[in-house]
Amino acid sequence: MEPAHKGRLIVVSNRVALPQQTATGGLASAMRDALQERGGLWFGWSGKIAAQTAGKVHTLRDGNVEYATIDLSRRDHDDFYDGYANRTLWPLLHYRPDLVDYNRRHLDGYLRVNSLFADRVAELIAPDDLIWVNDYHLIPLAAMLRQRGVRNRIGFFLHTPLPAAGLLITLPRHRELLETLASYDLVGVHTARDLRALEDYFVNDLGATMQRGHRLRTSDGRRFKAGAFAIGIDTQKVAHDAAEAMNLEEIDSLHHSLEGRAMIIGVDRLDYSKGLPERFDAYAMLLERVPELHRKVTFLQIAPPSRSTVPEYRQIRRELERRAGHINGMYAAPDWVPIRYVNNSFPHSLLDGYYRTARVGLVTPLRDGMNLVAKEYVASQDPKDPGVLVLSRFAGAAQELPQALLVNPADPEEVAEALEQALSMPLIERKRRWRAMMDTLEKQDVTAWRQSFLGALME
Ligand SMILES: O=P(O)(O)OC[C@H]1O[C@H](O[C@H]2O[C@H](CO)[C@@H](O)[C@H](O)[C@H]2O)[C@H](O)[C@@H](O)[C@@H]1O
Ligand SMILES: O=c1ccn([C@@H]2O[C@H](COP(=O)(O)OP(=O)(O)O)[C@@H](O)[C@H]2O)c(=O)[nH]1
Repeated sequence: MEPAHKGRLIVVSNRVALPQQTATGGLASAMRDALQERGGLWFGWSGKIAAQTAGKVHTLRDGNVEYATIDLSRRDHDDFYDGYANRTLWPLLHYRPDLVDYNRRHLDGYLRVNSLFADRVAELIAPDDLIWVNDYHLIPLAAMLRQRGVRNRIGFFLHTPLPAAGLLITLPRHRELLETLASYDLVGVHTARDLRALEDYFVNDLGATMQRGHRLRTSDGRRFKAGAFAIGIDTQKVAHDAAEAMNLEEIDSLHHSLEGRAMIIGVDRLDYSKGLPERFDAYAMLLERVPELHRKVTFLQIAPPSRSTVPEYRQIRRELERRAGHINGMYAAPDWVPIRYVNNSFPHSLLDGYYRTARVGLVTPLRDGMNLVAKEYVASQDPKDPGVLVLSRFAGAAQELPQALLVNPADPEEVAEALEQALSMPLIERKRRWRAMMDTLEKQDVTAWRQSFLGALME
C-alpha cells in the first residue's frame, strides 16, 4: 500500500503524454493513468526540436497533473535520443548486440542532456517531494541530482528488459553508467528475471554485496533497494471503454468490413523488438498450411512509425511493406485481403473497440519489458464471448499471463499452430482462460503498480 505523503510526486521521463495526445508507447500510457489518479508534476521532453535544449520550461496544468517540458536542440536529440538511448542502449537492453552502435559523441550527448535535465528538475524540487525517474534515457539522473545537493527520495524504474550480466558488460564503459543506479533509493524492474540480472551484475561485476530484502551495498558504501514491480493497465477503464466503443461508427464499419471473418489483431510501435517480420511469416505459414482459412480470416496489423530517424527503424518499415505486399500478392482474392497493414496510430477509445472485435490478439515481441497491448487486449474482451491471446514467452507480460497461448516468436510453425488453435478454441476454454487472466489484471492494475513502487520508495 502507498503510505500518505505530504510532498508532491515528481515524475521524470523522456516521453511525456501531454493532454489530448495519443500516447503510442506504454510508458506514456501507464504514467498518464498512474498520475491522473494521484496527481503530481510530470517533467520531460516536449517532443519538439528547438534552437536550444531546455531554453524554456513549458508548463501546463490539466486537473491535478502539472506538466513541465523542455525542447531539445537538433544535436542533443540526435546524440541523446536517437543516438545513445535508441542506437546503443535500446538494442543492448533488447538482446540485440548486433545492432548496438556505440560512439563517444552519442555518450557525451546523453550525459549532456541528463545534466540539463538535472539542472531543470533540481530547480523544481521542494524538500518533501518524491522523485520518480523513468527509463534508460535517464539512468545517471539521480547521481547528477545528488551532485546538485538533492537529498530527497529518488526512485528509478526501468521499463525495458534487463539482459543478463554477460551481455551488459559488452557495453563500453558499462561500469561508469550502471553504477550510478546506486544513487537511487529504489531501482524497479518489471520481472523477477530482470531483478536477478540486476543483482547478479551488481554483485559479480561491480563487487556489491547483497543484504536482506533485495538491498544492495556497493563497494564504496552506497546502499539501495531493488525490486520487481510489474506495470499494469487501468483494467476497469479499458473494459468499460471497450464495451462503449462498440457503439462507435468506426467499430461498426470495421465489423461490417469483416463480413463475418475472424479477425487477428496486432498493435505495436514499428520496432524491431516487436518481432513483426517473424509474425508476418507465421501468418503466411498458417495460410499455406490451412487453406480452409482462406477468406475466413483477416489479420489487422496496426503499426505506427516510431523513432523514424534511426536507420534500423526505417529499414524495418521497408521490410514489413515488402512482406505484407508479398503475402497479399500470394493469397489475396478480389474479395479478400489477408493482411490489413496500417501505419497510423489510434486513440485508446478506438483501439479498445478494435481489440474487442478481434477473435485473436497476436503479441509476439522477440523481447519486451512488459507489453501493455497484451493486457489491453485481454481487458477489452466481451466476457460472454472472449477472444484468445497468443503471447510471446519473451514479453514481461507472459510471467503474469500463463493462460495465454505462449509461443516462441522466432518459431513461425509454433506461432502458426497457436493461431490455428486460437481460431478454433471452444467457447468454454476461451472463457476459462480469459477469466483467469482478467482476475490477474484486475488485481495487478496500474494503481497497484504505482502504489507498490511508491510504497517501497517511501519505506
Ligand atoms: O518514447 P518512444 O521512443 O516513442 O518509445 C515508446 C516507449 O517505448 C518503451 O516502452 C516500454 O514501456 C512499457 C511500459 O512499461 C512496456 O510495456 C514496454 O515493454 C516497453 O517497451 C520505452 O521503454 C519507453 O521509454 C518509451 O517511451
Ligand atoms: O495506435 C496506437 C498504438 C499503440 N498505442 C498504445 O501504446 C502502448 C504500447 O505499449 P506497449 O507496452 O505495448 O509497448 P511499447 O510501445 O511501450 O514498447 C499501449 O498502451 C497502446 O495502447 C496507442 O495508444 N495507439
